[in-house]
Amino acid sequence: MLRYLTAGESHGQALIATMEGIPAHVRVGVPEISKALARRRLGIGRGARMKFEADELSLLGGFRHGETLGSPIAIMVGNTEWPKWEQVMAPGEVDADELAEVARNAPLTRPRPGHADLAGMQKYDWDESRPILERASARETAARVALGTVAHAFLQQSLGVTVLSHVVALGPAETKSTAIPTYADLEAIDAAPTRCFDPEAAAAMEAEVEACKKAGDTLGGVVEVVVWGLPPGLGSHIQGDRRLDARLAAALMGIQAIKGVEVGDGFDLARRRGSAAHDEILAGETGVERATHHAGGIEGGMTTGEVLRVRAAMKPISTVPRALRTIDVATGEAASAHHQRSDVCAVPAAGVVAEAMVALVVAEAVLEKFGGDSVAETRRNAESYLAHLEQRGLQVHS
Ligand SMILES: Cc1cc2nc3c(=O)[nH]c(=O)nc-3n(C[C@H](O)[C@H](O)[C@H](O)COP(=O)(O)O)c2cc1C
Ligand SMILES: C=C(O[C@@H]1CC(C(=O)O)=C[C@@H](OP(=O)(O)O)[C@H]1O)C(=O)O
Repeated sequence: MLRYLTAGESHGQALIATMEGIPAHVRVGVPEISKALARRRLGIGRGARMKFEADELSLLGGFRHGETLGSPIAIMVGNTEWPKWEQVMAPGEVDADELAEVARNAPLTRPRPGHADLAGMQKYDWDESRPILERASARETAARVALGTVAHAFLQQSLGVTVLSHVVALGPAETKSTAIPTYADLEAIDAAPTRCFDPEAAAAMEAEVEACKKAGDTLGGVVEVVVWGLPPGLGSHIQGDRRLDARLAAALMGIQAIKGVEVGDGFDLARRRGSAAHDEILAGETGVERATHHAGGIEGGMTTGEVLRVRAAMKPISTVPRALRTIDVATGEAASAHHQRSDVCAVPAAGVVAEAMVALVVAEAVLEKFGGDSVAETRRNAESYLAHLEQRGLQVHS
């Protein structure tokens, strides 16, 4: 079983991530995790904070000489802006004068529609939103990306599985391409501001972000995570909570601001007849092939061995510069929601987070099917299963 947790606040000293269940001998460390953290900060529409703040990565446990040990992993992502926030976010008690100063500087009593502010203040009994927004903030996703990088390295090294995302829609601008991208296609656009592989749509996305910035507004969009190299049979049909599609949806909906998930052609399938929706099974020269790829690589809650595609829809950023109507909780009067700074759009970044969540879910499913306390053991077990499928003529060439 793979289990993990994160802790830490947006303007706190550091984020902490811990994970148990990753086998020994996964070759991964500071270079790979730092690269993933840097990718999460990039992309069109990100705010000023991404420029002046840095992630300070430390591996505190579970690694030695560039490999995992098989023991629990502990990762710290320090925040270089901490000295500026030490008083506001002091974990210990502060005296009355300090408290008054903190409150005078930031009386966050005007909750933002769309953010966790109001529901959190109601639930946890706070009279301002600072204690809520600090943990609701998507800064936390840095910790999950760190863990996802370890899971991805495990998948690559045990089964040759790779995971990448791309942006398919950003506000009203969207790609018309229905082609399933290759890893090389997505690698080629990974450093592009929109991370969209359709040049026409990418240009429309850039224009939309610029227009939105000028209008003091924000945007959401849709990302697609693509996974190549999966064997058939990860996940299971036998219980709802073991279905891989259910687990992917839960993991993706667990990302801040994600409001919808679809697998393969998803919602579009509902509008077609069965004859135009399902991927017919063909006898290929050496195993099983599919005539089409609508299912997105999952049938019956299990991987089919085809390329896996899962999409996540992100709502627009809730801190809208052209501040939305709210109430001042201190007075009960009508007010504008608080706004200091924020991203205009964080869709490409959400794609990187979505990759991490998918890698974590798939790594867990791989460990369930093949087990293994070392990468080599997982690989041997997977190879034996794949050889058996080949013997039966049921191997998949996707
Ligand atoms: C990578 C990323 C960056 C985000 N940046 C911001 C931001 O700058 N300002 C903001 O108000 N919300 C931002 N959000 C969205 C909030 O975290 C989200 O709106 C909030 O958690 C409420 O969404 P929920 O209803 O899905 O929980 C970001 C989300 C992600 C995934
Ligand atoms: C710090 C990150 O994202 C933050 C996520 C976020 C939110 O409300 O989710 C709000 C913004 O922070 P602030 O309100 O301090 O400007 C983003 O910068 C990050 O992704 O590392």
